[in-house]
Amino acid sequence: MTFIGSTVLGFPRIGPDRELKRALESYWAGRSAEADLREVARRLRADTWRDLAAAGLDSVPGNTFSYYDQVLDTAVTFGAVPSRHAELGLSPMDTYFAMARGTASAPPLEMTKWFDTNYHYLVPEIGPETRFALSDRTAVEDFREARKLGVETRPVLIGPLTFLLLAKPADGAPDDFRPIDKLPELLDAYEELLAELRKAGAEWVQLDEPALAADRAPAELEALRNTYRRLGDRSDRPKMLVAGYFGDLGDALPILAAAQIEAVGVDLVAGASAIDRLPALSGLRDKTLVAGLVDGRNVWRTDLDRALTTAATLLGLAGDVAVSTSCSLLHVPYDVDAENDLDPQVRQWLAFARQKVGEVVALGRALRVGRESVRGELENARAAVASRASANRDQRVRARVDSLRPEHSRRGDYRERAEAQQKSLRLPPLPTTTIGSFPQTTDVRKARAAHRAGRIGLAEYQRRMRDEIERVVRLQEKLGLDVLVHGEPERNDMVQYFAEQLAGFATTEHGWVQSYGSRCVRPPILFGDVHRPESMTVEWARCAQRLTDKPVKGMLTGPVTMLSWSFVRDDQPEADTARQVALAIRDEVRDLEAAGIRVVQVDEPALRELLPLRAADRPAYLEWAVESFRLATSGISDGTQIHTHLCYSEFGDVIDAIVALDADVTSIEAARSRMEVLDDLNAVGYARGVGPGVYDIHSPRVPQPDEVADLLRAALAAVPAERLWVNPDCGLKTRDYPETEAALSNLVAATQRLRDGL
Ligand SMILES: Nc1nc2c(c(=O)[nH]1)N[C@@H](CNc1ccc(C(=O)N[C@@H](CCC(=O)N[C@@H](CCC(=O)N[C@@H](CCC(=O)O)C(=O)O)C(=O)O)C(=O)O)cc1)CN2
Ligand code: MET
Ligand SMILES: [Zn+2]
Repeated sequence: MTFIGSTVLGFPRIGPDRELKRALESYWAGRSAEADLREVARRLRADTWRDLAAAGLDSVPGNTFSYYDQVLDTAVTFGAVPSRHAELGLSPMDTYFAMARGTASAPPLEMTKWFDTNYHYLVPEIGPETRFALSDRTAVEDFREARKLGVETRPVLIGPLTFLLLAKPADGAPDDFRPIDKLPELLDAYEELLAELRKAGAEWVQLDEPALAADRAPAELEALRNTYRRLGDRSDRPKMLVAGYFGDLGDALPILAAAQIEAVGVDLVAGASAIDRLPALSGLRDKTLVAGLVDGRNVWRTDLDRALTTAATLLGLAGDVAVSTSCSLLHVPYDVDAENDLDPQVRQWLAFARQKVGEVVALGRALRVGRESVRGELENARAAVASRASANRDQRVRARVDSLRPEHSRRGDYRERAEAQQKSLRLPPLPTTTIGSFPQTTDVRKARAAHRAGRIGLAEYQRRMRDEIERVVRLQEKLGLDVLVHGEPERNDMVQYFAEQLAGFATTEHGWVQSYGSRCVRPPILFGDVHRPESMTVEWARCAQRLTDKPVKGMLTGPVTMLSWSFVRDDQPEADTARQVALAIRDEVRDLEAAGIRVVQVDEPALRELLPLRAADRPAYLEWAVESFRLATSGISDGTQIHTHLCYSEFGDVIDAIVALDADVTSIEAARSRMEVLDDLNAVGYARGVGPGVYDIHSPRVPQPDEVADLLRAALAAVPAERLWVNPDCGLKTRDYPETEAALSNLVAATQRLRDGL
């Protein structure tokens, strides 16, 4: 008889009210002690274990807490601390934060996207000299702490293969060195940790291997086989659940099914295509299949009938079956019930982390005891699914999309555009600009909070924002920048701000999701057909442009990024949704042009993030991504200059798409890669304006004029001065004013020096 259980692969950790964010920022600012921070963390862990156990999960994940990032935790656990951080001589906690955030003398680890999500992890640096050793026992202590509270957890660790595949070679490593070369040594340390967990009483552990959802070379698959053969052979270890998620595990699936492990976790939402291959995997018969049937990445209530039908087909295939989430719930907010202002109809369609735990438990019970036992849950889910399916059609939007023709996504010849733009803008060589946001001061945030709470009226709020815009414009004039911005003070977030004004989107009050460290976002919910009831940014842009003779750059977020950083309807192809969003932005671009704005930037920082993990799926994505950007940015005169901005990624895989966007100017993160992206752009014949970021805004460090000048010289070797722009890497909203002013002043000084030499 198959045993049927329920579990989730992970849970949010920032706290239902962002308690961890506040505790971290207070500790960093020196306003509280390490013990205070630890106490907040301990309470958050205890609350999570208690809630998950009380909800009725058969297995509760443990070690899902992190002070900053789970990949960083893994590096510290196994002793992969770069010497520049170890040598600071700080406490363990402060060494950890030095790796995450850097210090004046030691830059942090690089930060990049966690697969195709908006979560960012810290990239471990592994070199030939890295000595792996079990150096931190947080995972064991976490298990003991839960047990003391009466909850037996299943500690979650990043799998060794994924850890090394996400790492990068340390500076100075030989060219042919790859972190994965160190797998055998790392496995020694994993074996030690597994043995300690077993000794502490852990029956199970979970090893996460999401790297298996991407294309993997034969040698990597061989490494997978060897990894779990070695770990599997040990008798002094807990039972192992190896979970692959974010897609179909492809060739890795049969390897896991045959491995000497006790459970395999599969993502049957993003990797639903794997279902047909499960029956052929005889290795599953003596294992537990952890079936990821509840979407851990999106917020729609699960179609429980459909999930049960799928689950029923799994029962004969494996020894035991556990119903689970497709991945960790880290990527969704805590609780729909915390929302007071959601439209009741939309709210009925939603499940956040707590509700998803309930769904998993209900599915497990339905399978084990019978559908009757959860009749109410099934009926509610059915009603929600039916209600969502019948709502959300706006015929006007659909007719407009249907009427689109290829010429709606095409602008005139670039050379003519460039000429018309130069005539209107009269920019010097090496024009300087910024990426849009200026520091979001406490005053600005407080004004917004006060306005939301009704303590100040709309007129007063707008007055404060206009004052802030004036301050930012004057500052830019003083600094001598060429293309100005209004600074985005009125925006809580570059996606949420637009979602709040577009029909078809809902936004939340408490729906925070961790983006990195203490930084969170409230991803909007794109539930219906999208259109723009009225202009969104024109008044602010006009207000800024009135203050100055220099061109002010209008600032919008592109369709791909709007989708990527929202929870998006799953009842139609993303391409269709993107087209609707693109039309709304297109209307805004035209209105900005009509208001006298001559430069419009349409940000697409998530262009690379949404790129499918498997190469075979990429062309289709890139086609709709590029087409929707072009749809948003065509339909204006040649003389209006379109900028785009890309950041947070390696761009090698999307370089052709960047060219195809047909923007007049592309600003792109490059400071950390020493301008390499320029060679990539040259290689594919990109011959438009380009602004490789000349300093890293993610660090409080102020770049010196010499450094900036060096980078610009490197850039000028690849790009002629007529096409080269000078700008920071990204927006300045997370920075302070003193460092921002200093950095921009150095940026302008360095530019002037190079101009003089032209
Ligand atoms: N959506 C999105 N994804 C992104 C980025 C981005 O900008 N947006 N950038 C990249 C990096 N990710 C980032 C994610 C978040 C933040 C960030 O700064 N987030 C802020 C919150 C931004 C926000 O929504 N602010 C609101 C709400 C602010 C707030 O917390 N208010 C207080 C009260 C006000 C106060 O006294 O401060 C409250 O509600 O409790 C506002 O300004 O209105 C934070 O965590 O601190 C930065 C980068 C990639 N992904
Ligand atoms: N215009 C936006 C800003 O400056 C672009 C940010 S990309 C994450 O904040
Ligand atoms: Zn950016």
